[in-house]
Amino acid sequence: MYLRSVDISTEYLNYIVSEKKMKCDCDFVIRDNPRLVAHYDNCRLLWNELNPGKEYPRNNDGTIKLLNKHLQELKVDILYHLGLDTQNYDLPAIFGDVKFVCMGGTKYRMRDFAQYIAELLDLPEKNKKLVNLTKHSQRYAMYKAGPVLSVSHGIGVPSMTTVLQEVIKLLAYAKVKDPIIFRIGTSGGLDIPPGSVVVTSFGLNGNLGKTFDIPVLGKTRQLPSILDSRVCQEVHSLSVDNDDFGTYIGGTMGADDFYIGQGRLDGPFCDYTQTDKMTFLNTLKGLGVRNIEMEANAFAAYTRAAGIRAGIICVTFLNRLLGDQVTPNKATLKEWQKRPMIVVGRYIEKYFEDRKM
Ligand SMILES: O=P(O)(O)O[C@@H]1C[C@H](O)[C@@H](CO)O1
Ligand SMILES: O=c1cc[nH]c(=O)[nH]1
Repeated sequence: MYLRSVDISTEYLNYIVSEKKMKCDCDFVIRDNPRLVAHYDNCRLLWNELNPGKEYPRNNDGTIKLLNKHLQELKVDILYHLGLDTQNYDLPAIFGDVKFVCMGGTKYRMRDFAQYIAELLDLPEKNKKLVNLTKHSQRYAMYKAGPVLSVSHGIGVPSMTTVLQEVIKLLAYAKVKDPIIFRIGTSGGLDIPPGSVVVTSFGLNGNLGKTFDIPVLGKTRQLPSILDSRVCQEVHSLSVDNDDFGTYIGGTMGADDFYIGQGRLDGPFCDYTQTDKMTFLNTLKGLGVRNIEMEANAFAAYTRAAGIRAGIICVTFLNRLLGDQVTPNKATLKEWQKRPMIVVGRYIEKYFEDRKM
């Protein structure tokens, strides 16, 4: 009997595989960590199930296989928005040790996160001024703290997917093995206290579909917004009882707009009523959605298309059932933005601690 490793917890998987001597569907378990203590990758079986007939975008050593054959015709690949390329930079030497990529809207948050990780993991970077590695492009910011890359993606799907796709190519060119990508963001919550953290279990678009819909050559394609359920559960399991905030699992709607796209009443345009808004938000709630932001469905879809495990962890700035305006003061919002960093930091710290044992 083969186990569906994606559906069960790490602890249970460890127990079953080691004690019951069962075979696991996930070949990464064996290769990546013979002691079966830490984290595993998207399994080939699941990939084949979800993508019948589609090549698995991963090499046997865990490096990313870019399935776009046109790339092979390029002498040099210019990662324009990252300000990097495959000719002038030794990408494996600079980025080959990366294990985690964390992305979020603002440059300041992502610099703070890199600094936080440097201190948490006691890295040499903790005493250095972090350098923005994309400074030639002036679009985004990317900082490296040891095995963690911290990258800003701006607001909304087009901005996020542009840099995410270059990050995926960067990881492939740098020969990074089995990376995990997180988005650490902010959002509006649904019926949970402001300041709560939501670990996304699925992405939803503005039409309530679990897909990211993108027109390609004049026709809309629908990419499933699926995230790695193990990453989600493991991140959630690391929330601790004495945190002064709650951490919830739930769906996340990625809206294409902050105002009418999120059912707000306080934008410059609005032709619907408070009742219409509440009906919509309650429908979302009924579908298991816990929060609304502007990237989740596309982030889930593109990381999955690349065969990369990913998670989305956002703090909520308000309860959308009670209002639309973001009213907490700057200091509170800054403090709350640290919460996804703390939660993801625990995951990253545990990953490396498990490997020291
Ligand atoms: O990661 P951030 O804080 O940018 O995420 C949300 C979604 C949009 O990007 C933005 C809207 O205020 O915040
Ligand atoms: O309501 C909110 C708050 C932050 N970010 C969003 O996209 N929506």
